Amino acid sequence: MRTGILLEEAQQILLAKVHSLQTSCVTLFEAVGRILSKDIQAATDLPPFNRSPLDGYALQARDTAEADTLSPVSLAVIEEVPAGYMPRQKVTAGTAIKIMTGAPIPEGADVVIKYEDVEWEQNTVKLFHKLKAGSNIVLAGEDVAKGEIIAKQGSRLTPPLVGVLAAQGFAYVPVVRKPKVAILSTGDEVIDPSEALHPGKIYNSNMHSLCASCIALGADPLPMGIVPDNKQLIAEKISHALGQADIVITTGGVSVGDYDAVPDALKELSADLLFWKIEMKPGSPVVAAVHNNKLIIGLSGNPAAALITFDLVVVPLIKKMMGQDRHLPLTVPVVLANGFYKSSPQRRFLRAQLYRKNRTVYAKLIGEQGNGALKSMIDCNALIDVNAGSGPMTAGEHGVALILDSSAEILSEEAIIKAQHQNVHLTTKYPTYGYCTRFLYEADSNVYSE
Ligand SMILES: Nc1nc2c(c(=O)[nH]1)N[C@H]1C(S)=C(S)[C@@H](COP(=O)(O)OP(=O)(O)OC[C@H]3O[C@@H](n4cnc5c(N)ncnc54)[C@H](O)[C@@H]3O)O[C@H]1N2
Ligand code: MOO
Repeated sequence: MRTGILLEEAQQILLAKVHSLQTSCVTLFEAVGRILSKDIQAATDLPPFNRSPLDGYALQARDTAEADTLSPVSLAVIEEVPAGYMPRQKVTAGTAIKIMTGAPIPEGADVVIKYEDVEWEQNTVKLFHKLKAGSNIVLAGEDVAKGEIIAKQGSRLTPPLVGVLAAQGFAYVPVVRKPKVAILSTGDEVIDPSEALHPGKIYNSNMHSLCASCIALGADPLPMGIVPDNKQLIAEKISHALGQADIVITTGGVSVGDYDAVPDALKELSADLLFWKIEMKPGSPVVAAVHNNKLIIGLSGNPAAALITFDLVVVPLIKKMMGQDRHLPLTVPVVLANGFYKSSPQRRFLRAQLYRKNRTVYAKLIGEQGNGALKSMIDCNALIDVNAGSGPMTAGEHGVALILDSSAEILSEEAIIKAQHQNVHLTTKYPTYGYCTRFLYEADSNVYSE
């Protein structure tokens, strides 16, 4: 079994073992956050017919050639067309059709004028200005042209995309099945948050942070409970989880301690061990195995280490299973807003928050960086990638940050790429499904002093 491998190597070994899952069809109500399994081609023009954007009169522009305030032109109003109905008559010279917003433009008409700009009586309308042909007509296909690709396979369904699909008359959307991710906590000391806390015990935070990460990503978590530090019991539980899930994640029991039973449980199962330990801090003792064509990944029990390795090692696999194009975290060049006093003999990922100021993306180290410290993950949206052998770092140094996106608020890939290459200022759109700029905001000058 390989040991002490690079993170990138671990990612590639594991990515080679997973595939995009089967596709299914869901209703539009269930579609948001899911991943498209096919390119979607427009079935129809949108709007499907030339329509009026106003309540007014449809007429021929040439009839208004001589109109002015002193000598208005009067046209005979021959019909009224509400939205939802087709005009029965054509507009000819000297006539107009009263038309409502959203109604189809009658044949022969080439302009619409709104109520407020005319005077009308029972069956005539008076016009006081010359009109330009084509004004106030929304052309068929102006928004979406029949046959165009609206969204590519692998795209995440956002609220606007769901709206566009509805506007095309699609009641169902082809999506990739949600991966089922079994989460199993190990440790004699770990108890459920609903229980009373006894001395020496600790509440199971990993189960909840990892299940929540799955939900935020669009995967289905299967919480498998807590199992004591016993290789037999762990092996049984993993075997049970393998029967239900696409991938099994455990936390705890992966280090070298006397009670660290997960690697032994994997041997007990006769799973094929792929590697143990990645050269990184926090979370180095990751163990990975494959059994019955399914991956089992054992993460450190330390809560921050578990979340960070879940982001860097497991999230790419979930994304691949969900059919997403991009699997690995995006990176951004950053300037450190504050320093880090420790040396890093090992490659280290430091918790940080990104923000943008004066066209530069800054990374501010936040909170406690200890492996077990969980609270500092709350505001963490990126990890600064510190090379092995680095000394202490000072404010103003350049670095590289990996953007985390298993947290509830996700930056769209496009927004990140723009931020990387063009320093475009981002605005908040849909906080739950992408595009949010909790991560990159125009910094308040009080946030830190340069
Ligand atoms: N002699 C050595 N000891 C340790 C080494 C080492 O190289 N040599 N590595 C350390 C590192 S680094 C890590 S990381 C941990 C990994 O340990 P395990 O993955 O075996 O995790 P545990 O010991 O079971 O737990 C670590 C820590 O996290 C708490 N924990 C566990 N599960 C949960 C949970 N579900 N929710 C909340 N907290 C949990 C547990 O109580 C421990 O405090 O090993 C070091 N030791
Ligand atoms: O591998 Mo760890 O650094 O304590 O999480």
